[in-house]
Amino acid sequence: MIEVAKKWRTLADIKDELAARDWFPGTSGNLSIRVREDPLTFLVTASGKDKRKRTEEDFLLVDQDGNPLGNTHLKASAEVGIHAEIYRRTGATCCLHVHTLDNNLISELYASEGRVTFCGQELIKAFGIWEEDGEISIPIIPNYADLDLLSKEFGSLLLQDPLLKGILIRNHGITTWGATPLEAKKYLEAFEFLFSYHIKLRLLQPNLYAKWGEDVHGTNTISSYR
Ligand SMILES: CSCCC(=O)C(=O)COP(=O)(O)O
Ligand SMILES: [Zn+2]
Repeated sequence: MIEVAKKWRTLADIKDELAARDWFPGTSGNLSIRVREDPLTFLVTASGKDKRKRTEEDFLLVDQDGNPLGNTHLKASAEVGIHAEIYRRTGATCCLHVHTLDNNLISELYASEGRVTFCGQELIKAFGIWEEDGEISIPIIPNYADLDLLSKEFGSLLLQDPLLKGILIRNHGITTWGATPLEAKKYLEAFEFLFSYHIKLRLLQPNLYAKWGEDVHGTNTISSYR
């Protein structure tokens, strides 16, 4: 039980940090932390709650199918299937999902390309990419109303590329994950920085992006203006 309590505190502390950035508008967002490998069990945010508050009912323990373990009136996040899919397909121990203006805008701006790729930013090193012109790419998937379909889409993308660091859901939000809670948070913060930087640059220098999706070098990789 001590292990679960420790994981609970770790996740609650991360939730407080993300809440301090106001990244949980309108009860949106969900977080989880793996408790057991086999059988898979994890703590996940309870559905529909204000994630800016810290209460005794913030999380519940669920099994590999997202079903609550033990006697609880709480309902697991509507997106618990996405978290389960990520744990099944990766070695992640923590998954974070937030809806921000920046991640919604970037997902809409580049939805037709199905992904957005960044290069020329120092923060790309947060993903462990240190090459001179290193790039980080994130897929953008449709915001299916059918949450099983949405989870399956995560699963098939992870099957194709198990090294993915996050997935954008169009006009919905981002989900990132990591081998540790700190890594998941690092990836989330780095992606949100890249989204915010790019959106502001486009607003400040609209001529820089005459053709959507093309940067100054005519590629469809977004690079900071050199
Ligand atoms: C009001 S946001 C709609 C649901 C959603 O996208 C989300 O991230 C929060 O859902 P949950 O069931 O985890 O509260
Ligand atoms: Zn969501």
